Amino acid sequence: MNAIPSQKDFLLSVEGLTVSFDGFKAVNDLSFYIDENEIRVIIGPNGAGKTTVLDLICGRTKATSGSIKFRDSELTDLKEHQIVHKGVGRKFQNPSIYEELTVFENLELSFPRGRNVFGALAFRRDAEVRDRVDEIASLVFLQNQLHTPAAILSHGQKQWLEIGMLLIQDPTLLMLDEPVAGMSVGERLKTAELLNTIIKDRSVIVIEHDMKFVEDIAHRVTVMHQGKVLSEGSMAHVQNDPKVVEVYLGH
Ligand SMILES: Nc1ncnc2c1ncn2[C@@H]1O[C@H](COP(=O)(O)OP(=O)(O)OP(=O)(O)O)[C@@H](O)[C@H]1O
Repeated sequence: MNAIPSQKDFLLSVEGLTVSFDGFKAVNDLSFYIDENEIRVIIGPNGAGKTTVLDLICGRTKATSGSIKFRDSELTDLKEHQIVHKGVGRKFQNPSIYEELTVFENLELSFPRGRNVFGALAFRRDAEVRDRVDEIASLVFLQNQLHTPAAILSHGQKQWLEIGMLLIQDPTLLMLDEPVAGMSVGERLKTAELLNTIIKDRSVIVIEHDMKFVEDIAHRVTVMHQGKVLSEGSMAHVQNDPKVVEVYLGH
């Protein structure tokens, strides 16, 4: 009997994933696999379906067909909050932080214990929460801004704060949509350093257009075009793939 390929070795297995919007297949029979502790970067021209893939994984958009297996769970059967609960965190392009609150307060609010109503009412700034907020603030380069209102952080610092708000929930899979858009060169380098640090405990999927940043972080690159995988492999592999040069990198 032929062995059936095991999906257990992958953190995430996307297979035959399709979504149609009024007959237009934004994602079309897409398959890819993410390892534990992997940084995968998805690149591709505008409209290739990159953001839609993240929307499908996090449950914001429902698949027309196909499967998204996260460890032993089929995510296409679950609602958005259930997928968060499974350990999938998603950062959108625009930071969704509370501008009027400080860095400390934003991180504290995202601490998992504060989420349910009872937890929120009974909330105490105990040592455990403080330690965790301090730890995450240091990780995202905001240890000296703990009491700064988020509104006056730089654009890059706001992006880091939001990444911190996801990290404090300790996701197993973190998905970031263009995290360095609008950042300075220095901030981009620090963000690459951050992703290379947090990968010890999780996997990360990043959508990105900045090829220097992709080079700094990607273990593997998936190139999407018209809802499908055009090419996949190391940065060097996809950069030298004539199909990729034709539809994306050559422009
Ligand atoms: N909810 C929706 N309803 C209808 N069409 C949609 C919807 N969401 C996405 N699309 C279409 O699907 C296609 C893929 O969009 P998507 O945003 O996933 O591309 P992308 O690769 O992320 O592009 P970009 O790099 O510009 O962000 C586009 O043609 C888009 O207009």
